[in-house]
Amino acid sequence: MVTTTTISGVDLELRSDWSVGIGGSTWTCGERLCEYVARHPDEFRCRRILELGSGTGLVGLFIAKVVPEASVMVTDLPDHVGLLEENVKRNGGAVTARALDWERDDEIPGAFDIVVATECAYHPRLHAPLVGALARACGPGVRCFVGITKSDTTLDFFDRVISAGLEYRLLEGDSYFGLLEIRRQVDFYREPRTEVVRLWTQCWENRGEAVVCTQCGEDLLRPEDWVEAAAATIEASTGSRDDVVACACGALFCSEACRKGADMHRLLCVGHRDADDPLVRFKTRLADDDVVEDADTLILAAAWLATGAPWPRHHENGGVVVVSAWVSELWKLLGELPGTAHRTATDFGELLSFVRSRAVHLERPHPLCRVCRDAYLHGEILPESLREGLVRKYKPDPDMTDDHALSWILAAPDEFFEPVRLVALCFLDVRRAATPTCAVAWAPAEGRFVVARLDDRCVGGGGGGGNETVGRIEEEEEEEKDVELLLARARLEDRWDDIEELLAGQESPAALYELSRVAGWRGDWNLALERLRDAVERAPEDPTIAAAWKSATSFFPYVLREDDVKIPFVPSLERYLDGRIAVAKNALDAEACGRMVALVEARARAVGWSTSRHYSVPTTDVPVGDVPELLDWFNTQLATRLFPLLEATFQVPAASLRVIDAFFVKYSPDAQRDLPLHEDQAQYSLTIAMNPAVDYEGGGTYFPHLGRPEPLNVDVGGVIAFDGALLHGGYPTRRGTRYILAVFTHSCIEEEC
Ligand SMILES: O=C(O)CCC(=O)C(=O)O
Ligand SMILES: [Fe+2]
Repeated sequence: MVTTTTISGVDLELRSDWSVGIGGSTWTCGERLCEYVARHPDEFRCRRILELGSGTGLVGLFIAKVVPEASVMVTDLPDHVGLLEENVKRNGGAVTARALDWERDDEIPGAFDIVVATECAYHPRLHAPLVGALARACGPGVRCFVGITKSDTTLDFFDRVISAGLEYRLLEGDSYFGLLEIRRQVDFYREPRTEVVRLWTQCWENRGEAVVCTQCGEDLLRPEDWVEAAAATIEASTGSRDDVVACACGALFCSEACRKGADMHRLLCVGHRDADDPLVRFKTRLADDDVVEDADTLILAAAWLATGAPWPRHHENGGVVVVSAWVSELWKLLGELPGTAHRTATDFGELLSFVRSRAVHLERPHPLCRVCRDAYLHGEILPESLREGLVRKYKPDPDMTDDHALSWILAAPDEFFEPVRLVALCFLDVRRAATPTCAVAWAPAEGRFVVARLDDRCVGGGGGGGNETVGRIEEEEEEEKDVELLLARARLEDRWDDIEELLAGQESPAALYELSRVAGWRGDWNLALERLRDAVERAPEDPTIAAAWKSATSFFPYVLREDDVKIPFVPSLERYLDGRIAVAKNALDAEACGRMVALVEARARAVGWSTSRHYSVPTTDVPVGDVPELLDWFNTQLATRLFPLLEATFQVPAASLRVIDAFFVKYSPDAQRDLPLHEDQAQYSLTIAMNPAVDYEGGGTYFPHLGRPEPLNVDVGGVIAFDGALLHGGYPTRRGTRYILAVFTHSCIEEEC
């Protein structure tokens, strides 16, 4: 059947032929791309254009008509070529037709400046071959225009695009269609335009920008021009330099030997660089003063400065242009940091030069990096209620499934998160090395950054650091009066005060349970327990609440039992960092420790290890309360040894001490090898060595503030007691197996206990 199709006033005569399959007809997506071409003919002028999966040839023929200076090749599977040739004859223009099978043909027939493809990603089975063809055709400088129907194309397509070293941005779209521009990742970053400069330092780094070996510092690439270096690095990390070894986080090593030797890198992989890296030094020092949240803001601000982009400006007082508020905020912040007077110049200078080497100009609304997006999708970062809220609010097409809608929201966040533009999810918090810790957005209307904290786990103390900077988001949701969304946002940003306010007076078990958790995060463990008791009284059958209650009450408070304490325990302590760390050798009986390892291993053989305690990294542990004999032994150790030890270390009465949680942890090179830097959610923490040090190499508890490269470690039965707010990590176990008991405690001396 031959029909005349008119798009933007241009007529095409096309025969469609269903007998050759789905490509034998024209689709709305193609018409959308034609409309784009009609509006932007200059982008196609004098270009060599390749169309993939041309079908009837609609898009290619349209371009040839509207932009006669372009040369066009339309391609499709061999059995479509007859139809294509016929349509080329009907419409004329500088168009050739050829067979191109994405799966069979490894070669792209020629060199092209632009690739177009519409309605080619409608089925997951097409994603891999299509992306393969795009990657082959998308050489340096090439732009691909890909039109898709949103309800057909799943997130898998976007993942494959990114995995192929390509990047996408949404050029335009509506509820049904999306027109994407796809290019090599490097090309996207190569073209800074400064009307909106976006920063993506760490995410960028995760994708392979590095110029020196992470371990020995050897120059892998010449860093004079970082864009070139980045381009070359990406080539290197995709295999063309075979002597270079890439870690999954993007760090590069000059050899396998260096990669294997890089314990410090493993320990702090992703968020971490070397211990003497300016970023780590800067943040570690700030962590001392509990101003890490501000450090994130400062680093981002520095990153902005380092890009050399014009400072954001806004108009005030009837048109007087003032330097953006955030710059003055930055200096104010610097001024407020304890001790900044003497450290500002050096630390900030170091930081700036660090960031300068990595900062990236981006002008496009970029998608979330894959790590962040996966974290969203898997509910790690985005709480269920916020997911639901987003889907409810933004679901573009009522026929879409919720998952599908969420994919789109995450694939093209700028479309949905307006008017606050998402800039980057950052991995800048050294305390939680492997997790994105804040989202940074540029709020154009306000002329300032919005920094939102992302998770509420793995952190003790502090919190709420981003509160004052998230006003805009709050305002918007205030208008909505959607308590669930407000709550979700407050949870996302650690705004515990707000959570308490929003839940105040609610008596449901779920609300009481959440209030209990908030009290715990705040360090008010007694209140936490009280609220948990209220929750469990109302809902004794609720499995989560019951488990929390069981865990919270399974550890004994300190009670002197006569037969426990024949000889009072007086530990001999080695102290570090003004008593914030103490090591006690031989505190517990080695043989008993061995028996506990056997018990736990036996249990693990039956029900497996849990891997969910630390959310930033998979850990391998068993809660002490899950193994009755272990719990019994542990409670005795608490009364006779561990509480007295804490009393001696921190001068707090043993009777005031309570256990928040205790876990048996297993480290080995091929499972959980190490634990990134973090703070515990505890006032006082203990790591207890449960097996002989000769059983393994490496291992130990690493404290960056000690200022030495090696960790502290003890032989079986030894204990390291430390201030839970002190930054620390599990040093990599290189051989064998290391077992420890990790114990989190607090003293209720300040509270009524
Ligand atoms: O492996 C270690 O020594 C540290 C363990 C730790 O910090 C934890 O489990 O919270
Ligand atoms: Fe810890």
